Amino acid sequence: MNQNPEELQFLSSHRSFDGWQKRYRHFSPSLNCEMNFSIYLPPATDQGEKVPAVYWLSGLTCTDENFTIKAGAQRGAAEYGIALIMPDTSPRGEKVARAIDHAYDLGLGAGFYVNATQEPWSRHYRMYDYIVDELPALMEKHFPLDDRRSISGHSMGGHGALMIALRNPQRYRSVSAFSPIVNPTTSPWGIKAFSHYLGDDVKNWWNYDASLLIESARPREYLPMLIDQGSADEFLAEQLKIERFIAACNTANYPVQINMREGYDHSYFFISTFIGEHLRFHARALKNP
Ligand SMILES: N[C@@H](CCC(=O)N[C@@H](CS)C(=O)NCC(=O)O)C(=O)O
Repeated sequence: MNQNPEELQFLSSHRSFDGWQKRYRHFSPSLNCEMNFSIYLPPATDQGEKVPAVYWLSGLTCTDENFTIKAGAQRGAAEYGIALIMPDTSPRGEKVARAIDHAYDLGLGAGFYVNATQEPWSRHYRMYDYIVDELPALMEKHFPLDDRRSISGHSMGGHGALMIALRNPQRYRSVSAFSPIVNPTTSPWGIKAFSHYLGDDVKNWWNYDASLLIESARPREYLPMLIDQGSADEFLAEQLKIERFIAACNTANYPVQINMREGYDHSYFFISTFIGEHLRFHARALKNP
């Protein structure tokens, strides 16, 4: 295993909408294992131009490839001149703890973008540090990117994007989400993951819950925020609970655009339908001087 955190191992490259869809592997000190990531570089970078980036956080069961292959986001990224960065959703490898029953909602593919404090998870599951600090530094060192960043995601990753942006508003220009688990401290997926990763004291969960974080957001740090939620999403009532976020935003007076999309479910068919609108929304914030 290559343990030099400065080095990228090239895996693949494909021409796409006159830009490049690429995949790399690297050693992550935050996660203490090797990680794959995908990146789309728009055609503007062929002329040596530095571009802004949208970070995409995927949901349960995903790797860096689901969004890359299924969302059709490259068209919009090429048009607006923005890079897309797709990390994996958890640490991986033989030494990384996994759910004993191979559950899809804990362990591999289910990092929830938190820094685990409980054994055995705390040895590798530090996705919060990886996404907030390590990955942007690595991307901006190796690729023609400046420090204009936005963040988006789906489901577990939609919540990750909201939570990370609310905790680090100075690091992002805008945030968006598809079908986010907006209040993980009250959803079965969130309760399961947080009790394993963060322990039983729920006070230690609050800093990872977007519906709670929004209450303490400072008006001068408000970010442009966009959410799309399908009305036919099979996880809406039990896990996602968008109504809680609407109520929290109203209480906090945080301006957010939430689109309820009639008849759309939780799948990438939903994401691919509206990803162009999300990229246009981010492009506006990223290109604003
Ligand atoms: N597999 C789970 C649901 C997992 C799921 O829907 N994952 C979403 C994110 S939360 C996803 O993006 N799956 C991968 C894909 O559609 O490519 C189940 O059967 O209940």
